[in-house]
Amino acid sequence: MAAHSARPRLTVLSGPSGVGKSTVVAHMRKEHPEVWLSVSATTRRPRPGERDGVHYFFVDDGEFDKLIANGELLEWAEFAGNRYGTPREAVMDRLGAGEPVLLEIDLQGARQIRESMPEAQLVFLAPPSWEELVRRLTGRGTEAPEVIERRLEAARTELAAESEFDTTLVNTSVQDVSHELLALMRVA
Ligand SMILES: Nc1nc2c(ncn2[C@@H]2O[C@H](COP(=O)(O)OP(=O)(O)O)[C@@H](O)[C@H]2O)c(=O)[nH]1
Ligand SMILES: Nc1ncnc2c1ncn2[C@@H]1O[C@H](COP(=O)(O)OP(=O)(O)O)[C@@H](O)[C@H]1O
Repeated sequence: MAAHSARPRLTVLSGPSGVGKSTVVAHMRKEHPEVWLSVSATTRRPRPGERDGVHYFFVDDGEFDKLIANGELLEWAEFAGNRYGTPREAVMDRLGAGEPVLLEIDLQGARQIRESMPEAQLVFLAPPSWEELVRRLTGRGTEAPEVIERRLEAARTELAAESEFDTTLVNTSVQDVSHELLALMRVA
């Protein structure tokens, strides 16, 4: 098989809220800006510092309904009271051009991608321990206590689904995990 066709085309990174997905991806893209990350649409409100079109496309409920109705989302899910979805066209364009594509999405989204694109590789980012996950999510300071509770509830379900993924990476060191992810994507 040629090296090019051996390259995994689509990589999905999932893991509980607060495990460090965004941190790992940001670190990785600093070293390898050519790794293309899909920008999702969400009905969640922007956090301070988050920019529309960069971190997410921030939309209202009506706009999200339209994206679903028009078939514009490759997958979508409701997570902790908000909806999130992957815009289909941009992903398909990149894959069509043979470029590595990364999706950072939740468990429900990962399951949908497994169904619709079985050739995708699913990577689970796990915390070193439950206590450390709680520490990171709380320490980030971006969510109210009741929102943190909802996210920890979802985290229990997500951690229980680890075996559905092709690979698990434990996020002890951001640098190590970032390099492992790059290797899985055959970028470095
Ligand atoms: N299914 C799906 N999940 C998404 C998408 N975009 C983000 N998510 C997931 O939604 C969850 C909440 O994201 P967010 O509110 O940004 O919180 P954070 O990941 O804890 O910083 C995380 O598990 C994300 O990976 C998407 O397009 N589809
Ligand atoms: N390997 C790590 N060690 C210690 N803290 C980390 C590590 N990775 C991420 N963090 C911290 O954990 C918190 C949650 O990380 P974040 O990337 O926002 O998680 P996610 O995107 O999975 O919700 C942040 O405050 C981040 O700085």
